[in-house]
Amino acid sequence: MSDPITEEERAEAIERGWVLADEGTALEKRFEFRNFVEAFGFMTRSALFAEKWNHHPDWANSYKTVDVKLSTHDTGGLTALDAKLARKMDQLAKG
Ligand SMILES: C[C@H](O)[C@H](O)[C@H]1CNC2=NC(N)=NC(=O)C2=N1
Repeated sequence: MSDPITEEERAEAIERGWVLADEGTALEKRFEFRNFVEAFGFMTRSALFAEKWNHHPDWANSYKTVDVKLSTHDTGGLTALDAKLARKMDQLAKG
């Protein structure tokens, strides 16, 4: 089971544009890309890490936008895995 997210990890995610949601039990962010193919490529690359880490985003894609929500369903809150996946998605979004 993953440790709860630390205050530092939470603050770093917020600094990178993530927003706390669901009374602080989730992180949300909207990623905008130049087109659908780039948006879907981001989702594809992110999915490989999500599967590798067995930690999956709740997300929605509309054309060149990907709305992402991260939370740890097993604990009903935010854990280190959410912070880790958020960092990875921010890296992958940079291309
Ligand atoms: C059985 C499986 O390992 C669990 O359901 C995993 C799958 N992916 C997951 N993803 C997320 N975001 N939270 C979880 O608690 C979680 N649990």
